[in-house]
Amino acid sequence: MSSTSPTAGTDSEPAVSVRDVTKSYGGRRAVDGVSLDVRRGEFFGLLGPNGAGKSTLVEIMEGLRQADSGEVAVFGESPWPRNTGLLPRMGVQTQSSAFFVRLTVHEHLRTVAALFGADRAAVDSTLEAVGLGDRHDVRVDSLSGGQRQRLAIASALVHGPELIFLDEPTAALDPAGRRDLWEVLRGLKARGRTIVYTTHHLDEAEALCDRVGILVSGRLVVTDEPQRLIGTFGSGSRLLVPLGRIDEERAAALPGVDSVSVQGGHLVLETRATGRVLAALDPLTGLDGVQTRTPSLEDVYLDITTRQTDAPLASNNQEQQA
Ligand SMILES: Nc1ncnc2c1ncn2[C@@H]1O[C@H](COP(=O)(O)OP(=O)(O)OP(=O)(O)O)[C@@H](O)[C@H]1O
Repeated sequence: MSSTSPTAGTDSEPAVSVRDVTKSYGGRRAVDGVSLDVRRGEFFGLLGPNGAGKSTLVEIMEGLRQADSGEVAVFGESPWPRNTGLLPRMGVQTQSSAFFVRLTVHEHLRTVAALFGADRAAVDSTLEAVGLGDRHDVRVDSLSGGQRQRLAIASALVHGPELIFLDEPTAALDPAGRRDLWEVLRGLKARGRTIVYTTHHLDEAEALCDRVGILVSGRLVVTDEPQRLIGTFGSGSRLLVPLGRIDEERAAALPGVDSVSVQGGHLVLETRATGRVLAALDPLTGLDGVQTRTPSLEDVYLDITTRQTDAPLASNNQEQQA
């Protein structure tokens, strides 16, 4: 990766500002009145179910799609119509990144780097960083899905952009590859880069993001720091009881149980009175194998997205109030 420094001088201005943006495809509204600021140096995660509008919103920020209405500014400038002045400052990995498939990995990245005037050292270090250091001479059309994804990420990073957009960058990576990429992303953040990324991995968003925004049916229903979201919406704890010990109806009737669901091999009892529920469970099922879990971002996300709410939720959501 090259070592372009983030531009100084206008640090108080957000890296990306989105105001009341809408976008429809035919009669279907994919993005519905979204307002949002991504601060400089921030690691921002856009979360939401399939079809919620994440990619559409990110592509509007990138200048790859035109919004129907609303305003977008990247470093204070409109990314649409195509703003070539912004291109060297942005790195973009999409879900359908294009490759020069007949070139080798190294030739491909050299070609991308040349478009931005990045040098050969940047090509080598970026391939090393994304775990393709030993794949220089492999043709792109011979790469596995996960290796292509790494190359797409390398193509977004090779010119050392200040603002990096990554659309589900870890989707095709194996567990070790995901963890390696986390370190690459943490390193970029430590060097002051701004990162906007989408993911369905909630553990990852919780571990990496300064703030997350949750989109549901095109609307940004909440924006906040992961730990604050958990604090605001994740009250109580969850008791995981192995399936078969007690039926759902009986568990729901126990004193102190707020709700019951089945997840994996467990009956999950939500409660704000853990001791009381454990005391009630003990004579019925015994406590062997019963686990207690405090809420995670995933719990909060599932709770928020399954409410199918139309109204913004009350949290530290300045954007919605702006
Ligand atoms: N080019 C397009 N033409 C028509 N409809 C589209 C187009 N792109 C997206 N859509 C629709 O817009 C909605 C939002 O899609 P989008 O890809 O932005 O969601 P997403 O949150 O990124 O989903 P995923 O998590 O599955 O990637 C969906 O209903 C989708 O079918």
